[in-house]
Amino acid sequence: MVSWQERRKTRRDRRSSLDQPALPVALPDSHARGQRRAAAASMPDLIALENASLQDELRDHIVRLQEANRQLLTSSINAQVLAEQLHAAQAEMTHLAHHDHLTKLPNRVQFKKQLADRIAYAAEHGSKLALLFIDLDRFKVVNDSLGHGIGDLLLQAVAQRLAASVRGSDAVCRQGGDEFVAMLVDVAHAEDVAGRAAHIHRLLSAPYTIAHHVLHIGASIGISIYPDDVADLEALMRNADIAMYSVKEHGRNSFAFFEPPMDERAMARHQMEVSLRGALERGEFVLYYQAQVDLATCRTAGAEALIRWHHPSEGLLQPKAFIGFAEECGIIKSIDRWVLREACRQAKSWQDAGYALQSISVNISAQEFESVDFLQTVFTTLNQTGLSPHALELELTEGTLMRDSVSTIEKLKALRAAGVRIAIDDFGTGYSSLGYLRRFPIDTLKIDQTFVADIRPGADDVLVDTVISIGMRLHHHVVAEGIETAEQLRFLQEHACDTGQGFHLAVPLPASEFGQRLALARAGEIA
Ligand SMILES: Nc1nc2c(ncn2[C@@H]2O[C@H](COP(=O)(O)OP(=O)(O)OP(=O)(O)O)[C@@H](O)[C@H]2O)c(=O)[nH]1
Repeated sequence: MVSWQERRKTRRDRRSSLDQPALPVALPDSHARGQRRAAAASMPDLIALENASLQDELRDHIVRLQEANRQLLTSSINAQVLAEQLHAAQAEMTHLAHHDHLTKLPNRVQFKKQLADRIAYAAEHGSKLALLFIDLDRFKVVNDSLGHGIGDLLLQAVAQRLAASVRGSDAVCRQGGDEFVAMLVDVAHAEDVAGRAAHIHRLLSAPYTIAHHVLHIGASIGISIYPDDVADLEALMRNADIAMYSVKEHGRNSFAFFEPPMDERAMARHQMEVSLRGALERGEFVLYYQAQVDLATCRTAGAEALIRWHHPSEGLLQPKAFIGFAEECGIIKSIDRWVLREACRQAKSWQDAGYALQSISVNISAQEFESVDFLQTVFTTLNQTGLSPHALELELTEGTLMRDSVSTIEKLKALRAAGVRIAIDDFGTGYSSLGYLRRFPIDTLKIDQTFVADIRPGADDVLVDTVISIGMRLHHHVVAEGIETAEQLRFLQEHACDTGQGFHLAVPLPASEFGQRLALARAGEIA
């Protein structure tokens, strides 16, 4: 009788003599099955059993190899699918990197490459090309009045028309925002370009029908020609841009070729922008204060803060010399914030000194009013300066109020809930829709000085009278601006206008002099 251990050894020896490779995995069930059979058999039987056992193992092994092979096959198919997806994603990314996502036109990166190639070609073959900078006119109005979605659709429609308006070898791109660029190659001379620019302009300016809205939008086009104007790509682009700005300055909705004097004006504008940006940091702005006089008592009730710029070379500049420009180049928001802070700080210090100053009025630009953090700016300023919200009046123009009536009403409500007063500045010169007087929560109407100027012998002063009556009926406080004569003052007093402002009552004064005026008023030496 062969013991179990011997049988096991025999089998192990035979396996090693057959030089069987060891399985890399745990022995399968078939191995155990073989052992069980072997435990109950004689030698020949044992060999037969052993063979059967090996066959079992071999079969199991083959099954596992087949499975591994199948998995390998599947994963190589997956790898192929993955490789294809990767390739598609790379192609998509390359496309995105060179095209504008909204209009699908080439973007500025791609366009610059094309332009560089075409300039090189033109230089080699002695040909000309024209670059057109195209900016839509008052596009913001579309966004503001009909929403960003309609604005996007309009940009797409413009892109389609522009792409369709040029020849196959020309190129167009979206620079960004509402600005597009077109490159016209192999142009013969300026007249040729003018004809094609006029054609593009006509196409772009024709009405668009978008989501049931018929939209009319103009385009301002600036043109520069290579090599007539310049000898390199950057200068070509810059000149076309300068020419486009010149069209904007001269009323928009047209096209113009670059001319050297435009460059001088652009340089002057650039210089002005640099000076204006630095003015805030260098502390060149100052506030003047103009008294707002209670017309019943002739006492100073409040003051309007008016900005001036101590220009290093041009002296003291009035707001009209720089505010429009500050709006154009986006500096107005920083200026407004400085004015608000300085005026609140100054008013608080006068109140702390015991002067009878009920309120300080501050002008707020449309851009600042529309800022998402405008309310935060006002409340933080009041908090930090310690001025009571009831002592602050914000002056907004009719145009500002009309830009986005829904969010305007929300902001006005929040300000008034905190105690801040709201005045409509230059009343009567803007939209003059009486409907908004009911809709917008406001406190004060400031009658524009052009109406006050009509209070003179022989002139029609019915408008001032009407505005005062409207204000009274709607329970608004009425302030007349620009009072310059005793007669105007008398008229306004007789018609029960609440408050007056103007040279006849008080000129705008620097803070120190206005403080003296308040001190005299407190001492009873002036009203
Ligand atoms: N709908 C939409 N608006 C955009 C997009 N990109 C920029 N804008 C808006 O386009 C407007 C561009 O305004 P500007 O060109 O500065 O001004 P404008 O109203 O066209 O006036 P002018 O150019 O001075 O005639 C801004 O209000 C941007 O917010 C966009 O992708 N979609």
